[in-house]
Amino acid sequence: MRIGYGEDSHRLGEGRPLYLCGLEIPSPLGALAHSDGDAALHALTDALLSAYGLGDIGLHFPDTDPRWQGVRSEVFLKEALRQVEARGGKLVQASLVLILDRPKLSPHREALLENLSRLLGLPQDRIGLTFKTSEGLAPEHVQARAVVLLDG
Ligand SMILES: Nc1ccn([C@@H]2O[C@H](COP(=O)(O)O)[C@@H](O)[C@H]2O)c(=O)n1
Ligand SMILES: C[C@@]1(CO)OP(=O)(O)OP(=O)(O)OC[C@H]1O
Repeated sequence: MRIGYGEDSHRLGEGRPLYLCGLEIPSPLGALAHSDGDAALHALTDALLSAYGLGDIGLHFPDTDPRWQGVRSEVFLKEALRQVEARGGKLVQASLVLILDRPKLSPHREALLENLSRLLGLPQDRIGLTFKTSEGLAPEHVQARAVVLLDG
């Protein structure tokens, strides 16, 4: 068995979409980033890479590379899953905490879980999805924390 941990934060700004777990969430503010800024998928990508000591998302997908400008972050997650599986790893569980003061994410819980299940290839009861506010500590940011458990 292997475990991995990842996290990510992005500042929020106007004129940007808010992508989380591969879905666009209606919001007046979105993530400022080189890619689509999906902090949830970035944290999961780093968690998978960390389980096999493969560095981090920036090592594999530099934010100076024009290829990743505006890219949907499931591209990064799928590559991390491919690299883990190429080493005999099989994802068996994932837990994700999303930290965001606004908007409320609970209304989107079902859709977010369904998309995570599709992207990770896990049943929904193997995916923890928790929403928190920062209690005002980071009102202008979206943050994510991810833990993954793998066989192999
Ligand atoms: N963006 C968010 C943040 C939180 N929630 C829900 O609110 C509950 C309380 O959050 P605290 O950070 O104040 O403990 C949390 O358990 C979530 O159910 C949300 O829906 N969207
Ligand atoms: C994803 C990459 C590449 O576009 O850049 P950003 O979208 O800015 O996001 P970040 O969380 O800083 O991760 C680094 C890079 O891999």
